[in-house]
Amino acid sequence: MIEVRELTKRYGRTVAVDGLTFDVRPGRVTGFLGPNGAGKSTTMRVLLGLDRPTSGAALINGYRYADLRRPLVHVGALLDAGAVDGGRSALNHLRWLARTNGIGARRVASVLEQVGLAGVARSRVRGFSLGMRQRLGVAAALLGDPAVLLFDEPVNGLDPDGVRWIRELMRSLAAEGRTVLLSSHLMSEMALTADHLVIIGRGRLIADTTLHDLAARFQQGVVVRSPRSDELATVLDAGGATVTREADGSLTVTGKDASEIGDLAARNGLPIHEATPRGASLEDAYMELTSTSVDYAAGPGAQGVT
Ligand SMILES: Nc1ncnc2c1ncn2[C@@H]1O[C@H](COP(=O)(O)OP(=O)(O)OP(=O)(O)O)[C@@H](O)[C@H]1O
Repeated sequence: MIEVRELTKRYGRTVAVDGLTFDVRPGRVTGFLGPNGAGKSTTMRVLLGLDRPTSGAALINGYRYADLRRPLVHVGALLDAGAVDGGRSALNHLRWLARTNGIGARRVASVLEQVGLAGVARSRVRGFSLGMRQRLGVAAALLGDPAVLLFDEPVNGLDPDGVRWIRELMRSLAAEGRTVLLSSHLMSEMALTADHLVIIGRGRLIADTTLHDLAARFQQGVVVRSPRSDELATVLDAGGATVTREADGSLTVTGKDASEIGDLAARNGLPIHEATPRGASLEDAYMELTSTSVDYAAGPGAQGVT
C-alpha cells in the first residue's frame, strides 16, 4: 500500500508537486499518468527517500522510506536503468544489493533466472543492451520480494519483446497481491497494462479512477441496430434512455450502456444486430483531462512530440 498525503515538493520557485493526495492499493496495476513535467518522477523520488518533501508525506506500508529498516524487503523500484556501475557483473551487483539488505544469496540466483539473465550473470553490465539493463533493474527491484513496486517509465526504449515482457511481469506481480505503481506519459501504454489510473498535471491530482470508469465518463452513447428499431426505440424510451433515430436507420442511445440495452431488448423479445459503444478513445479522454496542464502543447505542424 502506498499513501501520498498532501505532498508538496518545491525546487526553488518551481512547484513540482502541489498538495497531491492519493492511495495505491495492492492487487492491481495503478498507472501514474501525466504530461512531461507533471511531477511523476518527483513523487516517486520522494516515495523512495531520494528527495525530501517540502510538506506532506509519502508512505510505503505506513512508513516513510527513511524509516524502513531493510527497504528492499518492502519496496522495489525501477527508476533509471543506466545507474548501475558498468564495471560490475550482474551477479556482483545483485549480490552486493542483497548483502546490504540482509537478503540471502539464493535469492540472487532466483531473480536472475526470473528476469532471464542467468546466462549472462557473470558478464560486465557495461556490455549490456538497454533491454538487459532494464531486466537487471527489475531483478534488483524484485530481490527483496517486496510487496510494493514502483516502475518509472519502464518500457522506454525497449523492443517489442521487452515491452511485452514488462507488461506481463507487472500484471503478474499485481495478481500476486502486490502494490504496483507504473508511471508513463502515454495513455496507450496504460490502457494495455493498468487497472486503475492516477492522473496528474502540474503537480496536482486530475483524476483517480478505474480505466473502466474513465472510458464510461467519456462515452457518447451506444449505436444500436435492430430490424425492429421503432419498437426498440419505444421500449428504450420507456426504460429511461434517450434515443435518437439516425438517417441510416440506427439508433443512438444514451443513458443506458450496451448490456442494459441488450437486456431490455431481450426481455421484450426484440432482436439486436449491433450495439456499439461510441466514445472518445481513452487517449482523447486523457488529452481532454490534461489539456490545461501541458506546458508545451504541440502546434499544428509539430510531429513526433509526446
Ligand atoms: N532536481 C530538480 N531541480 C529543479 N527542478 C526539478 C528537479 N526535478 C524536477 N524538477 C521540475 O519539477 C517538475 C516536475 O518534474 P518531474 O520530473 O517530476 O515530472 P514528470 O512527470 O516525471 O515528467 P517526465 O515525464 O518528463 O519525467 C518539472 O518542472 C521539473 O523541471
